[in-house]
Amino acid sequence: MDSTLKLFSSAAVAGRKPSREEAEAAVRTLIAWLGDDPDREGLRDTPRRVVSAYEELYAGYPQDPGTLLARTFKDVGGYHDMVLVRDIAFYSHCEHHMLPFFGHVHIAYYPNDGVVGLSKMARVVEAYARRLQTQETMTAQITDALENALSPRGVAVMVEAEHMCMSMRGVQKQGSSTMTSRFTGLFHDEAAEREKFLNLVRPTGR
Ligand SMILES: Nc1nc2c(ncn2[C@@H]2O[C@H](COP(=O)(O)OP(=O)(O)OP(=O)(O)O)[C@@H](O)[C@H]2O)c(=O)[nH]1
Ligand SMILES: [Zn+2]
Repeated sequence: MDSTLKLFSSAAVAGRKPSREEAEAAVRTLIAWLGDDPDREGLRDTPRRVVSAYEELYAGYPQDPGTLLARTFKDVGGYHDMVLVRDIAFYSHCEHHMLPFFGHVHIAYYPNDGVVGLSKMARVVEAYARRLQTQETMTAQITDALENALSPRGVAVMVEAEHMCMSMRGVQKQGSSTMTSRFTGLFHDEAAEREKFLNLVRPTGR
């Protein structure tokens, strides 16, 4: 076994998070496995850069969506109708290939007892997108986070995304989009509410 793998598996066996040095060594191993020279000038700093990039791309793990949604505002003039934030852009990585999938999330809810700051809905998307994911899991997690934190009269979440593991490699179908959606409460029970959501998300001619 090569020394990097030994380091990594000893960390895994000990049940501890591998160190930054171990993560960088793993990237070095991958570069060598590709057949390139990890010591050439252009690649010397690459393991450090990759690990730093991963820290950003996978920054969702320590984030708690419940905390993000904890603050609500009740002074909204009695507003009781649908709140919809459309076209929240996201980048995530599929847990099967660790390749990007990206697109937009649309989130709507019917307030029950107060509304949540609009940016927090986008922050919840970030918290879940910046992890290893499937689109279905992410859709369900965003819905559940809103449902649990706000106990709203209904939540609707729709995700549209392109998966690079389907376009860059494998079946190589560029431009296909995957749509997932989850509806609770009013959106689940009443077709007219779902239709209203869908019409707002995709107005005619868009
Ligand atoms: N349901 C779902 N599948 C996903 C997602 N992201 C990637 N996949 C799929 O995960 C599957 C993994 O299938 P496998 O047969 O184990 O892997 P593979 O041999 O690399 O498959 P191909 O991509 O068909 O070459 C593929 O069909 C991917 O398209 C996702 O978010 N949701
Ligand atoms: Zn994939």
